[in-house]
Amino acid sequence: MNVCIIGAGYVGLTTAAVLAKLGHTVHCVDENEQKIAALKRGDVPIYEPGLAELFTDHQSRLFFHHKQIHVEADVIFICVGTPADSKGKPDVSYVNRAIADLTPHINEKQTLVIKSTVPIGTNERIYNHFKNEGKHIHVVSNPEFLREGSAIFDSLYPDRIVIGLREDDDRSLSIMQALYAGIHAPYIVTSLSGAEMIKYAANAFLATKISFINEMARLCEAYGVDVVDVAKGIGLDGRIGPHFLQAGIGYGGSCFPKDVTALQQMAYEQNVRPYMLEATKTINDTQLNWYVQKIKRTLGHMSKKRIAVLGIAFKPNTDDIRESPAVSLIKKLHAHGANVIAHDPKAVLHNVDVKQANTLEEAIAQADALIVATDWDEYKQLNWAYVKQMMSGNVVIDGRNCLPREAIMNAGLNYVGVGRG
Ligand SMILES: NC(=O)c1ccc[n+]([C@@H]2O[C@H](COP(=O)([O-])OP(=O)(O)OC[C@H]3O[C@@H](n4cnc5c(N)ncnc54)[C@H](O)[C@@H]3O)[C@@H](O)[C@H]2O)c1
Ligand SMILES: O=c1ccn([C@@H]2O[C@H](COP(=O)(O)OP(=O)(O)O[C@H]3O[C@H](CO)[C@@H](O)[C@H](O)[C@H]3O)[C@@H](O)[C@H]2O)c(=O)[nH]1
Repeated sequence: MNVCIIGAGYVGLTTAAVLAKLGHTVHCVDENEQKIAALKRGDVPIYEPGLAELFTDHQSRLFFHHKQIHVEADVIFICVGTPADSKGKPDVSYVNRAIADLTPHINEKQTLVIKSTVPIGTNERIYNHFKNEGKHIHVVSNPEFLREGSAIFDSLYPDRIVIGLREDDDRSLSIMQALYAGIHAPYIVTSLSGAEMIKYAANAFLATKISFINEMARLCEAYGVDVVDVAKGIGLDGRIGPHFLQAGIGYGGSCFPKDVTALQQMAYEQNVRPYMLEATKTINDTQLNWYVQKIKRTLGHMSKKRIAVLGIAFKPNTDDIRESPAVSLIKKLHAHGANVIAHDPKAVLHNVDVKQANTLEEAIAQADALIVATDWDEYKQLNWAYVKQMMSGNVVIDGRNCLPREAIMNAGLNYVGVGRG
């Protein structure tokens, strides 16, 4: 099939690479001229494992365009951003602009797929917009569930494919199934709004699991219990499951914070009090301060102390720093007078007056304390005896409960986790 993807961000580029791998011809359009120029040169503007390789392998089927082109696409995807506005509501202006640009050109043979995470009712509104323009456009809501850092794997092996359709649409499901032929996953077919709600509910539930375990971490700390044992102990219950029970300095990224708040706002608009979402957000908003208090208690004062913060990205295997708890931690430690030196294998610190080390050794050397803020594998695999030699102090603070506690203690270092007594 011939596919046009509008918005060459994480979702757009991953979708493009995967559809090209499946044998489709893909035209990616973005309004960011520099991004398109980079893509045309063969540079991938984001770090996502496996993405560059897929682009190289399937370059004969991948095309990049700056201005919106209206190729004879069978399917047009909207993958533009929907960030939170100043009140926490989803800003759908990028979606609206993309739809406005498409309006004079789109024809009824084409299928329009909305992959961006959009507020409940947006797909219906888009359908009605075209109807008012005299066009009966087949609009499909096909939310995306990929995680950054494993986006290609998640797209090739998704847990499910959610397809939202209008009741009278008897054409689009088979088109979507043909498009995704080769990907084996159960299809959940629902209404346009149903698909939108599934996306928000999935993110809200996952974020709630994290806030739940972070609350348990605070309780574990108070009672001298190890939250890692608790997570294992409850996670083996099939009804609970082991995933998203890693306590830490809170969830971040471009999705959970904005989507939890967005769903909360949508609830208020309907006079529904979202008690659970409020709690999820409150726990996350206070988790970092709670942990900084613990760091302060551990280190005494922070003034002039040299603290190596390992991790800048909001999670490992990405260079994305949007809503990164690691960046917030770096800012807080800096504000407390600490002499912070940050490190990340891929992400770059912007607009913060803190030095970023080029190598791990540079970050660790002479540090009074070392804090892991992002659970990159290379931090988990550090040689702790060597770390001890390099540091001035002996405190290792594991903000993600991801480090080998025994090995660290055996190296003569003090280990401080999250909710670990
Ligand atoms: N990042 C993720 O992991 C992820 C996962 C699932 C769903 N989502 C959702 O997918 C959507 C996209 O997220 P993202 O992280 O890929 O966003 P992004 O910010 O990385 O990329 C969006 C791109 O769209 C471009 N754009 C904006 N308006 C445009 C227009 N009118 N015409 C052409 N290009 C335009 C921007 O220049 C940018 O390159 C959001 O709704 C997000 O909530 C994101
Ligand atoms: O047990 C856990 C798991 C994750 N996190 C944190 O939660 C955040 C989000 O992590 P993750 O969900 O792995 O990354 P995202 O790329 O933000 O993916 C989420 O958001 C996407 C955008 O909507 C969805 O598509 C994905 O399904 C959903 O997992 C990160 O800060 C993680 O450090 C924890 O603190 N504890």
